[in-house]
Amino acid sequence: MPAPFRTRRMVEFSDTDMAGIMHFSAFFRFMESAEHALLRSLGLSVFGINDPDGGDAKISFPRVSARCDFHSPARCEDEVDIDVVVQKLGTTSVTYGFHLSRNGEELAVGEMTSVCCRLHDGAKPQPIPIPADIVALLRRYAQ
Ligand SMILES: CC(C)(COP(=O)(O)OP(=O)(O)OC[C@H]1O[C@@H](n2cnc3c(N)ncnc32)[C@H](O)[C@@H]1OP(=O)(O)O)[C@@H](O)C(=O)NCCC(=O)NCCSC(=O)c1cc(O)c2ccccc2c1O
Repeated sequence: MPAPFRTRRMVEFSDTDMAGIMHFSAFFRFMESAEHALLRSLGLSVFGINDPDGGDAKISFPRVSARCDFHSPARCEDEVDIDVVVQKLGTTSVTYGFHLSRNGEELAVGEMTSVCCRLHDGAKPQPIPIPADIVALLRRYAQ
């Protein structure tokens, strides 16, 4: 099984709440930035993937689902390891799995699903099959 993509991020003061622990919304930001780092590591960008059919439209990956289970609190200046895997590659969708830990201790487990869409100005995104070259890259982290 391929190793997950791993990145690390420190918990900032602004990530915490009045109880001194990382706020639940910050876990979603950590997962999102880890996904973006995975995409960059594959030579992809969150901005402006060109339409494989040509034309001016851009390809984007809006999220249709995001969830997280919180197992142990993180605190300001903790270093959090974020492991990302591709849990499912569908026709138009990709589901990432996230495991957040501190020195090997599990903090949270999450999941996000994005859908490959063609964007037209002002119109609802149109789901399209994930381009084959992007599928091939994402398979490196497929479980
Ligand atoms: C995105 C939509 C246009 C999809 O339209 P629709 O729902 O009609 O599509 P389908 O029913 O055909 O489903 C497509 C595909 O998704 C799977 N799926 C659908 N719902 C779920 C679910 N709840 N959980 C898991 N999977 C689901 C379904 O099985 C299909 O998969 P296949 O692989 O079988 O094809 C429409 O839903 C829409 O417009 N939704 C609103 C999107 C939105 O506003 N999201 C919130 C903001 S997006 C965002 O925050 C964001 C963050 C980033 O970090 C980005 C990074 C890079 C690019 C973009 C980003 C971004 O937009």
